Amino acid sequence: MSSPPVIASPPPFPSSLPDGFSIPSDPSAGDPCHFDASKHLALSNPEYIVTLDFQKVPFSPTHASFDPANPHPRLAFTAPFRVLSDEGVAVARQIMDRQAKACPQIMQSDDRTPLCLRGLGYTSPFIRHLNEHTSLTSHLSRLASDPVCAHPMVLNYGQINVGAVGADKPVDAWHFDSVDYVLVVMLSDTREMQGGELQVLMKGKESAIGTLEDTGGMVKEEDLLTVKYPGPGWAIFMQGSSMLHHVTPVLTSPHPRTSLINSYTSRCLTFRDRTSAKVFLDGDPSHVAPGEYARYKAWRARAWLEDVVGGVWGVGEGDFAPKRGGEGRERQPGAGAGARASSDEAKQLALQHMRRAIAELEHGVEVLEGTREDVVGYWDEVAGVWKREIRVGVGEGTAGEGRLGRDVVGSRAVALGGRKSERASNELDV
Ligand SMILES: O=C(O)CCC(=O)C(=O)O
Ligand SMILES: [Fe+2]
Repeated sequence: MSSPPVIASPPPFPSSLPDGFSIPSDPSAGDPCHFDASKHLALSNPEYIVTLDFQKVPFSPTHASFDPANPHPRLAFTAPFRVLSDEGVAVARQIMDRQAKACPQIMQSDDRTPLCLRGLGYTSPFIRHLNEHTSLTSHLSRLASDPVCAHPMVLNYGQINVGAVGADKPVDAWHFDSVDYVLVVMLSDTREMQGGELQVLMKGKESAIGTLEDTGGMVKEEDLLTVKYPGPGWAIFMQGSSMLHHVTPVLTSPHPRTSLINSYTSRCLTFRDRTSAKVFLDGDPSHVAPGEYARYKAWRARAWLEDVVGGVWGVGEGDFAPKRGGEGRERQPGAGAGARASSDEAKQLALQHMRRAIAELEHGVEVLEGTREDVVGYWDEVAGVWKREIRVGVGEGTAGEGRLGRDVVGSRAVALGGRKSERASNELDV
């Protein structure tokens, strides 16, 4: 008897905001308007997607579906597609400018990413609702053939990367993301920009780091894919946890390069956990990151237990089968259907779910206690080496004070630069 996949419902938004993060009370510092999908989204389909084995496949929404019998996250990245309307871009840019002034504590910097804003999910309802809106998450789920939701670690909602013009450093060095998927929405016009290119290394996860090391970072053109955004509001969706990628320095441009990066996670818990927490624990405010990670792991564990509470005895949707799941919960058609399980099979299924819940929590506890290492690192493009630690520093426009309870620059554990990259080795394979 095969067990049906467990699909978690999106978690509710936290019931309170962490200290230091608030929605600005001064209307001129807060969101200029409410998020309105009909005005601010302009969703289109990408022409093609590239699969994890680097096959270009024309995208057809009618073929895109999640197969519960054979769940497999096959997306590497999509061709560019439209996400934000012109009005949506204008509002997002206004929020970025206002919050950089009103909430300087959300600006972060490290030696991998010179400047980014993190925490807009807490301080901007517009950014929060954009990240969570079901028309966007359904669209992204179709692109990935994987049911996704905004990543429960809210600091990852709507990170904004700022690439200064003429900087000799990459906007973001070669790395894997620490969350399953990212939606990168371009907020600036890159058509007159030289540099500032998002490049993907077309190599499997295992050989990608070796390729950087062997070539000293001078990767052959034929191994690279460079993303060309037709204009502001265009985006790509990528499984950044599986694809090595970077953003080249902005050489010339009439304005800095700004990109909005929303993080998403799979709701299908049959897949291994692709979130790597250490980098957030090191880089994000120390009074927020552990709680966010605990919330994420509790959400996963709860979904396994919810299935048990709903009645996971392996019977079909027959006479005695309880209605499983609550609101927003998806019962996959056919999942668990069929012949009644023997009593031993039913017991094994219940045990499997209970063990998975325990494993999720144990894994989370070990990461939080520091007995499990789940950081792989990033490529230091200046030194030409793969580094396992991010050295933090004070970025442009950041004074280093008032940083939400973080201590001093220089200690790894009290980083200023929250990151969502690195490679996860925290695998929980089924
Ligand atoms: O800014 C971009 O285009 C992508 C940046 C990125 O890869 C990241 O923030 O993880
Ligand atoms: Fe990334």
